[in-house]
Amino acid sequence: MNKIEFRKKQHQILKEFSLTNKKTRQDLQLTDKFLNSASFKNAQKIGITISMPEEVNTSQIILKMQKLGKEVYIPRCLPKRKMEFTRFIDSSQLTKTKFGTSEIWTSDAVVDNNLDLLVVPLLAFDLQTSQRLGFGGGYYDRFLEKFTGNTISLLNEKQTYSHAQWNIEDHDIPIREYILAD
Ligand SMILES: Nc1nc2c(c(=O)[nH]1)N(C=O)[C@@H](CNc1ccc(C(=O)N[C@@H](CCC(=O)O)C(=O)O)cc1)CN2
Ligand SMILES: Nc1ncnc2c1ncn2[C@@H]1O[C@H](COP(=O)(O)OP(=O)(O)OP(=O)(O)O)[C@@H](O)[C@H]1O
Repeated sequence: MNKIEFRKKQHQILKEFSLTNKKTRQDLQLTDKFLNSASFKNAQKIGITISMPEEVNTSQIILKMQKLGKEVYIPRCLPKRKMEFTRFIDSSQLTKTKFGTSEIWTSDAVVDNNLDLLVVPLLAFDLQTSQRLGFGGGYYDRFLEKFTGNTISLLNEKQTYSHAQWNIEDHDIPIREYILAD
């Protein structure tokens, strides 16, 4: 299947899954596993997204990271499908984009792309190649071209595929680590 077709189908699957208790259980489990991972413990500056309902819920992860004294950064989209990371302190900084994501555009926003670890969002993930399918902006593919830190994705059961059912392209960059929900 081509990416656009598969993305549409997958989006619907995740929307339905987001209404289930199983999704909530897996969010909690992924939160727990991530916070206990060596990759998290070894990182000080961490990039992560403010999740949308159909994505793995990142709210507890973010709160816990801050309690543990880690620096949290979230992405904001720039022209030409570029993306940069801004320091996240609390939700009063956030503005909603037309796409439904939350970004920081306050005048005192601190930009830093030199992060130790990126938690990379996705619609679907192929376990065989560690390739991800994103929302289709190509923002992470472009960012990861130059990124030298570690990358990790958190996967619930609906996002996990043993073989990619979409076509992988030359610009797609594999994610270094992943965490699975049981
Ligand atoms: N929670 C979360 N935040 C995230 C991402 C994500 O996957 N999840 N992103 C992961 O990449 C970036 C945003 N990704 C985007 C991907 C596609 C489009 C997009 O297709 N925009 C259309 C307009 C959409 C509309 O008007 O409704 C466009 O630009 O044509 C926008 C943002 C950064 N923030
Ligand atoms: N490194 C790149 N250089 C130039 N164009 C790119 C690059 N990466 C992706 N693109 C283009 O951006 C568009 C979206 O790419 P793709 O479908 O791979 O997005 P995605 O990985 O699902 O989204 P995202 O990374 O934002 O979550 C495509 O038209 C693709 O050709």
